[in-house]
Amino acid sequence: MLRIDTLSAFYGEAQVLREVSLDVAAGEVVTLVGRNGAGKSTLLRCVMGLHPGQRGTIELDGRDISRLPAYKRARAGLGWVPDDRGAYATLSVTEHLTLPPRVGPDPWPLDRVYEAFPALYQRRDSAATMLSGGEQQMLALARVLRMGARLLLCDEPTEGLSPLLVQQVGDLLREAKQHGVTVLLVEQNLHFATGVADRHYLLAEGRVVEALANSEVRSRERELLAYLGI
Ligand SMILES: Nc1ncnc2c1ncn2[C@@H]1O[C@H](COP(=O)(O)OP(=O)(O)OP(=O)(O)O)[C@@H](O)[C@H]1O
Repeated sequence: MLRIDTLSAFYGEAQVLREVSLDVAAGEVVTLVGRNGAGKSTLLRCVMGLHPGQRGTIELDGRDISRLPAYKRARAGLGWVPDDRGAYATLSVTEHLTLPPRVGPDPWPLDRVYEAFPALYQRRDSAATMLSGGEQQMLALARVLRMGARLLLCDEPTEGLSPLLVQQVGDLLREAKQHGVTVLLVEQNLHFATGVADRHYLLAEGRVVEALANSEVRSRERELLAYLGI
């Protein structure tokens, strides 16, 4: 579904991605792991069209989207779940979930979203920025599912969440996968990553250095944790 071919990215003169090639099949959940500064967030931003300095090809279902602005990529079915959660102070939870446009053939009905996120239902009339960090993370995920995004790009969705909320985010991603949603996520929590993902790419200094199956991450967990400095 997503094919990235020899993607390079730059901040000014500095090259932070070096000819990255990878692909994600429809319905897969794939993580990007790597040390701080390896280029994981930049890679996600390139896929969404949020990073101006890039070279290479990004294809969605065989169509080259690498020259499209972000809003057109969103309409093509990409769902951006930013690490700053991106909530608007002036909008309530329900408004966040009802105003965004529909971009895919199977947007989640509001009822299904509230069933999956009871905490959001309870806070449905609150301003979104009054929610806890974990609730805002859930709202960011819920919003792209409501829009019917087919490929979710999630930047560290578990960062700073309590263990209970981490579990809920995991349940949600598994449920999204069951509904055919594809996910590419940056994730430092290897335990969480192996619980939700099918496979993983290890990035180092802007390159993909290994493609890892779940079983490999589990059997090499200690070595990988030491490498990642966690
Ligand atoms: N706005 C920026 N201006 C200049 N350099 C940047 C900027 N943002 C990131 N970088 C650099 O780009 C490289 C890749 O950063 P990126 O945030 O993609 O890494 P990451 O793997 O997501 O790390 P982290 O887990 O710490 O977020 C790093 O060397 C970083 O210092």
